[in-house]
Amino acid sequence: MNSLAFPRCCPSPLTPASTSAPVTSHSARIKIRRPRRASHRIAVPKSAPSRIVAMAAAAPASFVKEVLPSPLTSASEPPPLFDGTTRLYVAYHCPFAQRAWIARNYKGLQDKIKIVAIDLADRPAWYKEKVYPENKVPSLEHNNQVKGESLDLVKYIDSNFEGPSLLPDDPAKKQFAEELLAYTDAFNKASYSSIVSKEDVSEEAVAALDKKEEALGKFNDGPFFLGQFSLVDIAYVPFIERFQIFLFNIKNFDITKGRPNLQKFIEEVNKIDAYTQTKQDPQFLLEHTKKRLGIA
Ligand SMILES: N[C@@H](CCC(=O)N[C@@H](CS)C(=O)NCC(=O)O)C(=O)O
Repeated sequence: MNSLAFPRCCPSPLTPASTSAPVTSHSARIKIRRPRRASHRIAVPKSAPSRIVAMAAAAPASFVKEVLPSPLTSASEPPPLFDGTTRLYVAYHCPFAQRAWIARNYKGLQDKIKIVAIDLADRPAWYKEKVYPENKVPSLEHNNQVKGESLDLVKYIDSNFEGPSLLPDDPAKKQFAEELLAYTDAFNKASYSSIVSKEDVSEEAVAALDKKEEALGKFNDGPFFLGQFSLVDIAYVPFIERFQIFLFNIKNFDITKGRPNLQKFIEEVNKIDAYTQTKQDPQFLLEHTKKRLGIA
């Protein structure tokens, strides 16, 4: 597979000096009135094109913001591994890790699953040696085992922890969920290949988006892929978020134009705190991806 077309995403230095906040528990979360940039996020420069900001969906007026830990680097000691603590290893900007992170948030497991952020650009050696030999994020340390693969983790978190179910009981919806999950890699590949191509947005990418538009219209009991919010939305939203930003800013292509279901999906998913807590600065995501893909 062409590494540009489907990037091994994201090594990046997300370790600004200000990221000194220690891991805090759910109970230590603070109430704020307006969305505030988390300490690990990189500030949008004043020169940021205003249209990037325009594409960022409105955040809810008031929510509780989780204080997140600084990413661990090659200089960091490992956490006390296999001490009974459940840990979700992430990189904050990684869309795959974001899936497991949203699932953890949506099920209300902030006190049960501790986030451990890894700096992929300056990865601690112990992560590969002692935690996850695949050396990727996300991974989940639970019951003396470490598991990986984001879609498997979303399902694992859903099945093995308390909280609202991420799958409906309806067999037709369950079957559709599997079809949609099987298609996530193809969707991501089509969209990424369009970003790196010198041509306009490819027919393949347009078809992939149209397929999502159609899928979103299948069940009419809500704006999400299975009607109500589910693990299918969790699988797609980190990528839809990025492609909206990237295609708009790199290709001047609005993925929601002529796609009312997708427009509504984006509006509604941005009302879900479990997701908005995980969003990164769009300007940072754009610049980071352009750099990785070698786009001027
Ligand atoms: N198929 C994996 C992909 C995970 C993945 O590629 N994560 C990236 C970060 S976004 C990573 O850890 N890259 C590090 C590397 O490949 O060395 C999943 O769904 O969890």
